[in-house]
Amino acid sequence: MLARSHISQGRVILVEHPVVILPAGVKLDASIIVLDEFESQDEPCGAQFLRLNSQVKKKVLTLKDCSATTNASTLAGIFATNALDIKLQVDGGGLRSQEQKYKALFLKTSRCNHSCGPNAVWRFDRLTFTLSLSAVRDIYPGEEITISYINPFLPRHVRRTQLQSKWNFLCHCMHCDVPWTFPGAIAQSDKARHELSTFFKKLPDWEQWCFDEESEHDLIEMHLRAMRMREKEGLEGFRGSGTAGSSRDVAYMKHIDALVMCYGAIADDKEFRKWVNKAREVKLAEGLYSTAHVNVLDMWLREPRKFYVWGWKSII
Ligand SMILES: C[S@@+](CC[C@H](N)C(=O)[O-])C[C@H]1O[C@@H](n2cnc3c(N)ncnc32)[C@H](O)[C@@H]1O
Repeated sequence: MLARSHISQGRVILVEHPVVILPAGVKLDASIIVLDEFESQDEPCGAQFLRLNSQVKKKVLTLKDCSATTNASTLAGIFATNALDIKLQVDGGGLRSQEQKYKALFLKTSRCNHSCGPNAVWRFDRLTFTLSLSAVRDIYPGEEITISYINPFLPRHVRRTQLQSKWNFLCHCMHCDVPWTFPGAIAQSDKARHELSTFFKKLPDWEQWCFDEESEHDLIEMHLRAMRMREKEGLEGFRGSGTAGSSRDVAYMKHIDALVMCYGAIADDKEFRKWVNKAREVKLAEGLYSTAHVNVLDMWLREPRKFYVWGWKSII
């Protein structure tokens, strides 16, 4: 999938409904060959497939089957290659509803290739039953739109093994094919990704940083360094894909919020406004806001001194 025009960071690229949904774990019969005159009533994906209108059926049949050795794709292969993991709230009997895992097939997002530094993420919203694909950084005309099929914070060799075994390809994205002229590049990238994935577990307490004069931690530098590492690894805006509200990598937003707090605490007007603006931009783009929330951010931009920890650290 290629961008035809400039897509700015945070913009929704497309919105679509699933065409087939199956409970996770349902095994499809791999022997069902995809034919235009497809017939099978007794198999779950087949049954749903038969109910699709002919235009949609044709489109499903053009999707990639990464297990096909000849031209004979199977419906099971198409589903395994393209279906995405979503969660739905289902009636668990009585008054309770419970969350269950499903696999859903989407016609357009299925066209996205993988990158270990993707420029897009998808979210599935179960209230509107829609998937939205949005840009995590600016995407330029002609550039490929990519998502991550796996957890990009894993080391390169694990990522490549997972991609090879499930999708049958060796990843040659720019983050896997790092220049061999620089011998430590892979180890450095693996280390950076690991550090990013464990960053918040090892982070010193904000209050300690703010009130302890002896604290040797430079919290601001730690967050800025993490943001630089994210950028270098192509993960600057990455926040995970999946069902909205779950499986979200909130670290990116947490770094921004922390920088707002820190610059506010040291009463650095310029940097404070810069990071409040960034928070506003990201929250608006992601729909992570209420009008009241944005009004508060706007108030801080107008009057930084009204920020609730303004100057706390500089007072000590
Ligand atoms: C969900 S499909 C993606 C769309 C597919 N390229 C198409 O033409 O419809 C997944 C398959 O695309 C190919 N693919 C995805 N990402 C790739 C990458 N980074 N490098 C090489 N092949 C990739 C692999 O064959 C994989 O099994």
